[in-house]
Amino acid sequence: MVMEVIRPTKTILNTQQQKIPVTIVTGFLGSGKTTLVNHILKEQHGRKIAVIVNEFGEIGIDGQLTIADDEEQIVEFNNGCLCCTVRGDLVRTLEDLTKRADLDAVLIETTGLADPAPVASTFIVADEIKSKFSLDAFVTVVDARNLQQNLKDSHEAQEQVAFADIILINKIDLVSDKDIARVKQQIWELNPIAKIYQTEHSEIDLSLILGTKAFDLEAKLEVDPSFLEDLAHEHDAAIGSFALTSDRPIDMNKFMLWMNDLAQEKGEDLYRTKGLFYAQGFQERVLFQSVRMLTSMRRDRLWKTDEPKLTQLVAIGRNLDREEFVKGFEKCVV
Ligand SMILES: Nc1nc2c(ncn2[C@@H]2O[C@H](COP(=O)(O)OP(=O)(O)OP(=O)(O)O)[C@@H](O)[C@H]2O)c(=O)[nH]1
Repeated sequence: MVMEVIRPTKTILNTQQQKIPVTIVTGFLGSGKTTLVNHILKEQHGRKIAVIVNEFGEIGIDGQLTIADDEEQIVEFNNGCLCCTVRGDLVRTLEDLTKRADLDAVLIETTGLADPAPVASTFIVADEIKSKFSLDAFVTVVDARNLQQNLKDSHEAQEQVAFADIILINKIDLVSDKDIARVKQQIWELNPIAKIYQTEHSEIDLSLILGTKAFDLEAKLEVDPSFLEDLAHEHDAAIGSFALTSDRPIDMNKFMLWMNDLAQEKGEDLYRTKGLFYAQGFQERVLFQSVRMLTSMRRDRLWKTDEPKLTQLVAIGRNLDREEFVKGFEKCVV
């Protein structure tokens, strides 16, 4: 049974020194990675899964949105990519995790701009890591509505599909059957061997994605014969991010009107925004998200009594005009 593969009993772990399985969740910006991680954590009652969350922006929003029953369970790396600048931090974190005897599995959520090959190489090349951890699978979440554009805009989006062992075609509620067939065709052209599933809100039977041992080194070397040597990775310099904060309340009506206009006008270049808001008239934090032209807003949890009320917004895109963004944002501050 798959559950047993994911969670060997403590006795087995201690006597046979089984390696800790690692699942890497990848996929372009806004495809549904955090949604998948939360789905896994919700379904995995009582199992100890350490979650490593890596974000491209300088402020970590995903870590705050990830459901975890204790804070120790989540390690966040912001403002750098696991595939390049913070790879050393990943190795150190994994070494720390090996000291935890109760760990059943590790889940890594990469940034939406991560090149998967250098992340994989950490588990194959580094002796300390490969003796304790085994790469179980690369699970790539694909945004059915935006795949075509994402593949056009980003080399990393192509690599994420090409390198996947398992692919979730997510957000099928937003597209037609004809669109799904087209998405499948685009995936097959890049990766004819990955297992493909269709999902809404990344909901999937966990036995299909965890403990599958789907990671296949030989197949990866066929896709990219030099991936174990070529560890330097450079991101497209035109793609950047910035963060805005405010400790004054925000008028969410004004903000939504502005963002809806901006998303329609600049959706080609403004790939992703997400923020937790100190919103005027709301008791709770308000979560705002946009993925290209689609925006959404919802109440999050109540502010904690000892927590400073603060808005944190991250924007990621190509050739973004920070000044223009700041001006628009300031008009929404009450
Ligand atoms: N309609 C629809 N929305 C979805 C679905 N899955 C996720 N979303 C929404 O898409 C947005 C992005 O989802 P996330 O899970 O944050 O995506 P992500 O890949 O973690 O995003 P980044 O970490 O920024 O790259 C959120 O507003 C989700 O609620 C889906 O199947 N259908």
